[in-house]
Order: sequence, then structure tokens, then C-alpha cells
Amino acid sequence: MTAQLIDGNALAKTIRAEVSGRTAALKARGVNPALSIILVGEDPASQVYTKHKVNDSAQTGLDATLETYPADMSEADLLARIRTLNDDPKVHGILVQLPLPKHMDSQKVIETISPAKDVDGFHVASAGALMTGAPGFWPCTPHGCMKMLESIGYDLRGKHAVVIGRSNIVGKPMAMMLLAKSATVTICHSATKDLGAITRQADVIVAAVGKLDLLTADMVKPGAVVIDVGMNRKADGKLAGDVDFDGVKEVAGWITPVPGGVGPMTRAMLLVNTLEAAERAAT
Ligand SMILES: Nc1nc(=O)c2c([nH]1)NC[C@@H]1CN(c3ccc(C(=O)N[C@@H](CCC(=O)O)C(=O)O)cc3)C=[N+]21
Repeated sequence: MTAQLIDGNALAKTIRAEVSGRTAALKARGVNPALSIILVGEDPASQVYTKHKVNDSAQTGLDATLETYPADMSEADLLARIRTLNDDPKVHGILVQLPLPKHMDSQKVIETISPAKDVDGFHVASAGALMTGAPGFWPCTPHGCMKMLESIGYDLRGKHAVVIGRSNIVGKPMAMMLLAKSATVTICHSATKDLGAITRQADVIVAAVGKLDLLTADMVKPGAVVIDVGMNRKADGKLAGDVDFDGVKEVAGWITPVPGGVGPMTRAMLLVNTLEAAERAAT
């Protein structure tokens, strides 16, 4: 193994400790940072994820409330509930767990959340703020990836960063964050021809597609930083990313594992956003 590991669990722990301190300071001023999490339906994975978020929040002193609703809840009722939370000054962050049941329009639901409480950073206003450099909440997963690069003291200026994946939640905001740090950014996707020819030029690769072994050792320049956002179930039930970890770790300079990489950082950045929502509301 030539690559050094970027340990998402360890970094998330450090960030949670910072959040705990700032939360305590805010509470001393009489403000209780509060996150409302809405889960519609009984998807088992969503139940596990939302429970994690509640536990993370409790651990850092944030007040998280999980509201669960039946899968046949009407979209109108969900929108009404979000508007009530928007108007509640005691609630600083609102997170609607995705995916939503098929009869709901997810984008419409997200656009109903007040941008000031959009701790997922999924609202169009949040996306626009990121694109223009205005204040706003950044999506947790790419923000966590930036923190991982920061943790190794990596200077992105003039570096070639290749993002694989163009989702609104990861790929596109990731590219904007790298660009803001003056990297030269290439976005690759399903229609990209000869992906390896592009990734081999990369100083930094962010893989965010959702496909096992998408990135193999022959596609990586020696010494490159490889960040794996993928979350795939292998045949044996184990979690794995988009990167062939065993092969790529022999070539890369730095690499993030799955599990224990970007996932825990995503959760940590949700806590940071919630705390910041409360801090902004308090000033
Ligand atoms: N409104 C909304 N916001 C989200 O942020 C959101 C969502 N909906 N829907 C689902 C996805 C998924 N997601 C994860 C984040 C961290 C881990 C995580 O911490 N994973 C651990 C492993 C967990 C395991 O073992 O299953 C790790 O990678 O080490 C997993 C999944 C957030 N999501």
C-alpha cells in the first residue's frame, strides 16, 4: 500500500467535538439548536439513517426530533407540516429524508423548506448561493469531501480535479466547491468517452456514481488523491464504494475508505449546518 488513508471516522469525531463546544456556547446564550427530521414511509435503510442522525445530534448536544409519517401521507399535508416548521422560531434546521414515496414531487417538497433552514443544502436557493459564492448551506456530502482534502493540507489551486457523477446532491456541488478553491475541474458522467484517459490526468478524483469498481488502478495517476463517495452493497452484503480500493491504494497518494470515509463526514457536516443555522438565527 502506497496510499495514505483519509480516516472519515476520525475526522468526523474531531468535527463533532467542535460542534459540541459551539453548541454549548450557543446554549449558554439561551439558544437551543434544533433539527427537525421528517421521514415519510417505512423504508428500512431510511429508518437506520435517520436514527443515526438523531443519535449524532444527541451526542453533540443538538436537539433533533424525528417525525415519522405513513407512506400514504398526502403531499399537501407534508408541505403544510414543512410550512409550520418554517414558521417555528425554535426549529433551526429541517431535513426531509429522501427518497420520498413516488406520489410526491421531491423537488417541490425541498423548495418548500425555508432556505434559512435548508441544512441539507438541496434548495435551489442553496445551490445558487454555492454557485455564486453567496452565503448559504452547502450539501453535506461534497462539503465533507472538501473537509477531507483540507485535513491533509491539500492545496487545490491549479490542480486538476476530476469529478465522476453529475447529481445535484454530490457531483455538481462538488465541482463548484473545487472550482471555488481554484482547481481546474472536469465533470465526467455516463456519456463520457474513455473515462480512464481523463482520470489519469487527475490530481484529485472524486467518484460519485454508485457503481462498484468504477475506478480501477489503471485509471489513476500515481500519487493522486482519491475520494470515494460511492455506497454499494456487494453480493456478500458488505458496503463498498465506487473505487477498487485494494487496487487503487497501491497507486494513489491518498484514499478514502468505504465504510468509514465520506459517509461519517456527510453526517458530521449536517451537524455543522444545523449549528450554523442556529447561530445565524441567533445573531
Ligand atoms: N434528505 C436527505 N439527506 C441525506 O443526507 C440523505 C438522504 N436524505 N437520504 C439517504 C442518503 C444517504 N446518506 C448517508 C449518509 C451517511 C452514511 C454513513 O454514515 N455511512 C457509513 C456506513 C453505514 C452503514 O454501515 O450502513 C459509512 O460510510 O461509514 C450513509 C448514508 C444520507 N442521505
